[in-house]
Amino acid sequence: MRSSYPISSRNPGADMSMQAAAPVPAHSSTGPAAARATGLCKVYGQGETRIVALDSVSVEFGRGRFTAIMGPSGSGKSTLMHCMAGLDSVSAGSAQIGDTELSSLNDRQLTRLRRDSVGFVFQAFNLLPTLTALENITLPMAIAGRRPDQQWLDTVVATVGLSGRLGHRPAQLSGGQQQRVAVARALASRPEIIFADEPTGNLDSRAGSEILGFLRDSVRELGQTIVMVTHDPAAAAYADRVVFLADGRLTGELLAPTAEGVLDRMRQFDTGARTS
Ligand SMILES: Nc1ncnc2c1ncn2[C@@H]1O[C@H](COP(=O)(O)OP(=O)(O)OP(=O)(O)O)[C@@H](O)[C@H]1O
Repeated sequence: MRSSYPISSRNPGADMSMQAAAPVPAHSSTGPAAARATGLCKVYGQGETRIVALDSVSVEFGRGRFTAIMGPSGSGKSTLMHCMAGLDSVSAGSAQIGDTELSSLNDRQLTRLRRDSVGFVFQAFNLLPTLTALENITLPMAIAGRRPDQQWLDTVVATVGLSGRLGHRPAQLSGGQQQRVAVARALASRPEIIFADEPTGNLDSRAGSEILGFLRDSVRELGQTIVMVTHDPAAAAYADRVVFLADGRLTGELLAPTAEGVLDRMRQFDTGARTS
């Protein structure tokens, strides 16, 4: 497990006594929710191949907050993200973005909601190779027939440090720069929420910490809401809050996390799993 991101300057308010405190109920985020799961269940397959990937998960993702989702492999992190982002259907319970119940939408409405209200950053950068950085950033808005807000675009491009490279094609950019383009693309339309799935998984630790810093800055300085799935305690420490999943269930959360606090909590789960 990689955990090489510098952590000293992050979450200066985090205090280890808080890390050791009993877990706060995982639906306790402050402020209005940008997205909410209530009793969310997701079952794959049937009969002998039936797998309960999510077992009655209830969690809120606070507006203007950076939330990390952590848990062992197979615990349901990606499934939760996909259900919340309208990329996968739910078996029972509810998934909402803002006040919109995703299961009430037909395919066209879901596509529009994803286009207008959700931003995505994946491990693979998913840029179009023939387009410049700027064209990649503005492509979703061009497809939606929306004109980018130039002032906002300038702010986003400056925030992710791409100002000198907008005319470059992906092949002319480093991995870290390509992921910055993907982050800028997600931020450009000011979505209600950005879902990031292992956004630093393909990057070395320096480029990874840059991307995590940009994600954190976009929350603190631009008011963006971000939910990030990660395996890495050091990456999770950039978030305001970490929620933990195990076996498809929510098992707790940490506020103002540090890498050490997250690692401790993960070790507790490992020990619990071995002794139960
Ligand atoms: N399309 C699918 N069909 C059948 N089972 C699935 C499908 N997608 C996920 N699962 C199962 O659901 C469970 C949760 O998977 P999920 O990918 O959400 O876990 P994860 O925590 O994101 O894992 P990882 O950290 O390894 O990416 C696993 O047991 C997985 O095998």
